[in-house]
Amino acid sequence: MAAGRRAPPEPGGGPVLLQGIFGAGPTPGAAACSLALTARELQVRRPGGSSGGSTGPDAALRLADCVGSAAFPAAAAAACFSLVCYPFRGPRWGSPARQRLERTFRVCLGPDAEGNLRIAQAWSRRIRELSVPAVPTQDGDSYGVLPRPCRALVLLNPQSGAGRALEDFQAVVQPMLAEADIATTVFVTERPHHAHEKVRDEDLSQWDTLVVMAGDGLLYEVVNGLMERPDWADIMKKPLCILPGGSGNALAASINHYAGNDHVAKKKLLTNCAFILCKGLHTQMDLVSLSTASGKRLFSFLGFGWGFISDVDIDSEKYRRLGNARFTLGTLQCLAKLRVYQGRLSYLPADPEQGTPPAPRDPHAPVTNGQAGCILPPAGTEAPGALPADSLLVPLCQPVPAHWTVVPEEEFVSVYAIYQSHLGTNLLMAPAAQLHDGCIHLFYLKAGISRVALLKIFLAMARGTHLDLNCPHLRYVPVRAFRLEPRAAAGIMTVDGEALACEPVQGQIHSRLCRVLSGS
Ligand SMILES: Nc1ncnc2c1ncn2[C@@H]1O[C@H](COP(=O)(O)OP(=O)(O)OP(=O)(O)O)[C@@H](O)[C@H]1O
Repeated sequence: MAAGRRAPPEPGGGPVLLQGIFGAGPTPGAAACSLALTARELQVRRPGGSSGGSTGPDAALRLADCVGSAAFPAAAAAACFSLVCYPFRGPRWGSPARQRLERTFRVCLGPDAEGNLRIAQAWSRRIRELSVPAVPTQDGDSYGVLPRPCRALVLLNPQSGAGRALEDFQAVVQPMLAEADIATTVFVTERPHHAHEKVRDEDLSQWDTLVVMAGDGLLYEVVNGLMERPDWADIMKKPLCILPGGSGNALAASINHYAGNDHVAKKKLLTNCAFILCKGLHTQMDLVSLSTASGKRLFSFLGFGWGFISDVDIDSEKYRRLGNARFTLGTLQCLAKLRVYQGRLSYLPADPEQGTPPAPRDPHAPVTNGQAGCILPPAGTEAPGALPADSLLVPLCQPVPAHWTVVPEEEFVSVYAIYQSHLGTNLLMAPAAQLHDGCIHLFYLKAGISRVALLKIFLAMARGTHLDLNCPHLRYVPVRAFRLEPRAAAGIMTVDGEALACEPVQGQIHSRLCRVLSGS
């Protein structure tokens, strides 16, 4: 199995598309090697190489690991072509990481400099073409690939996490993007809401992708800024990309997980996510529309919470400089002062078998968009630019529809509705979640759980095995919509890790509402 991936790679080889004998390096005296390019790899054989009489190459560079290739003239009428790959390399202990590997080959087939350069360019062009990721076909037309050359607007929060986002971007990400022919314009945020205003108000047509180098909070700003534009439906087709610069980095960890990569953090996670951007494959992502009793409508890509988990998230903000360790410290502090929250939780199960059978629908009943008391126009008659209708919700002032499930208990330690696999770099909360599974993964912890049981759940969540504990206080149900009505304005609510005033909230999934760079 290739280091760094949970899934085994496909075998290389296949028919040879190009072959030739070139210098194994840019300098004139480099030993000659024989190259064979197949659809999946560049195979290198050296005379007297380790493959000896066997048919296998001495080295094979997987094009799935390749981010770029260039051709250029060299001394003495020669030309060169090079390729840059980021294969996984494993330390003896710990998780393997993608590491840069550049190989250059010298073309000197005669005294004609232009002829040599043409050959080098032909190899380089073919390597670039074959390095474009294959678009998965099992899921209709939901996938796309960024164009080359590509123009990216990078929204970067210098205060995210431990405050190293700008340095890390310049040291780790920018060189990789240059190799992949992705030109960047970096917008450094100066205050909260800065990115929100930027993407809401500006012409974004010159960018092929919007990259967020920050924590999940900045991406939340960007998503909601984009959804406030009159052209939101078009602009949401522009792929978004998350590069982990924050402390939680839940979406980055989820995308790394969906790509089949081993669990990693910090620079290794950043390199994996930058590699995903370099390859350019993007797909659709679900968003959840949240409506509050005070009339706010918010769009969320990660999760909504109330109680313990949200308390940890917000209480640990002051330890932001510790990076991900802030959550461990916050968990221990919140465990010490464990609280119970009272309210009513209702949901529409994703699997109708799990709920009460749907009540016959009144054909004359008004359709609502979930904002308190707001009634939607009939489908198809919405004003241009109108936001997507919350067709599963009724106004918060009305009882939930009869086919919803109302949780009998009304005392909770925590309620968390997540739509990605990871709640943080080290918390695999919803192992079954996918980018567009049309599902909200609803977890709730009933009052009465002991501190020890709660700690065990969080420790097991590092491996995603918390449900295997069969804790009677922990419930999990995949849903399409939910409503939470706190009995008092007690406790912190969070959306995508950002604090929200505590009030009645409901939300529903909107399938495939935006696009995101992803490795699979
Ligand atoms: N220049 C800035 N100074 C202070 N705050 C900012 C600035 N730019 C953005 N913010 C705000 O900082 C908040 C947190 O940002 P972000 O999500 O990037 O980092 P984080 O909270 O450390 O990461 P995570 O969400 O992964 O825990 C956001 O609410 C954002 O509005």
